[in-house]
Amino acid sequence: MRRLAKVELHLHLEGAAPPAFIRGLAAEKHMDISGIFAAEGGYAWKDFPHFLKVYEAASSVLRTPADYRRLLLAVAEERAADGVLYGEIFLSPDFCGGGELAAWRDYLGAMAEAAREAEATLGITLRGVVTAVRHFGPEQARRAALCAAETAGDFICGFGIGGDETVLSPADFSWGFDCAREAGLGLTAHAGEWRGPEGIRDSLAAWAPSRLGHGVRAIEDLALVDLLAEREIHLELCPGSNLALGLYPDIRHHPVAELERRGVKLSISTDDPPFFRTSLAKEFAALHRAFDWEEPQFRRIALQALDAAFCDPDTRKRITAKLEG
Ligand SMILES: O=c1[nH]cnc2c1ncn2[C@@H]1O[C@H](CO)[C@@H](O)[C@H]1O
Repeated sequence: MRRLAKVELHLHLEGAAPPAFIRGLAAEKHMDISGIFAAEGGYAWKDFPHFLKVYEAASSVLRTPADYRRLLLAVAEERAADGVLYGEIFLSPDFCGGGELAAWRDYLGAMAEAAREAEATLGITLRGVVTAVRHFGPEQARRAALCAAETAGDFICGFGIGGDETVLSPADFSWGFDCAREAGLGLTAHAGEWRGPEGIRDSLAAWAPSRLGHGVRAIEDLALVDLLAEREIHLELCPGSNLALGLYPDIRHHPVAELERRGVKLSISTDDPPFFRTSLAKEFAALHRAFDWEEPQFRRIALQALDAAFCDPDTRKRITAKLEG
């Protein structure tokens, strides 16, 4: 499974940070965040609200553009080893300069340079999707969107929102999506993970994104599943994340195969791999075991992911040729 060429659309940068990397950075800065680690060395959290707190505590050791450069290189190395040819990474101005534009430009410069370096040395192509954090509130989301709009270009190709989906309603965050759309960015939104079908319908109405992060709970309303299929709204599915967070008891109860069967466009990602003890190789192996998915299916999914990617057409063409080659 590691050898299969993969396209990953849903990955949070800090959420992909290897625990050893974060522990090392904390030691360099004499910061004590030992409480976020389990005895075996991985991240320790108990439920979704606690996961968000641990995520933020881990991110607190990342304080400079140089830290983010190192982080991006470490993550690129792991994603390349997992078989990723093309990946989009969620980047948050909230963590990179607090939503302040000049600071964001510095962080972004460091990350874009690291991505170029990773492409040259590892052959992995990475793009950034600026992501607002819903539980930080509408004002911070507005600042994140402005950062996205002002730096839209080759590397930053999308805007989205993650975090606690139960906070306020989509309409409270519409300004950011309008701003990002005007700047020509692709749009994606976390929905249908912690709220049911009505949360997805509200998000589609308020933001008109072409992709949804997760979106799995659409399965609770088959008319909505048909609507997603008909409008070709792409679902960035992360089965291992959903299982780790307790949405479904095991992969056989996960709606991924049913959504596929009903014609919904989708792809497979790891979300926050070390937090959820997963990798794409593990995700694919689980799908193979549970649903008999084989190589042709995984190839089809990689091409579907690329179709939904926010990169420029030349990059898409180049990666498609690599995938088909
Ligand atoms: O699985 C997830 N579901 C919802 N939000 C998430 C998940 N993983 C990370 N984040 C959110 O994304 C922000 C950074 O991009 C994190 O601050 C966290 O709130």
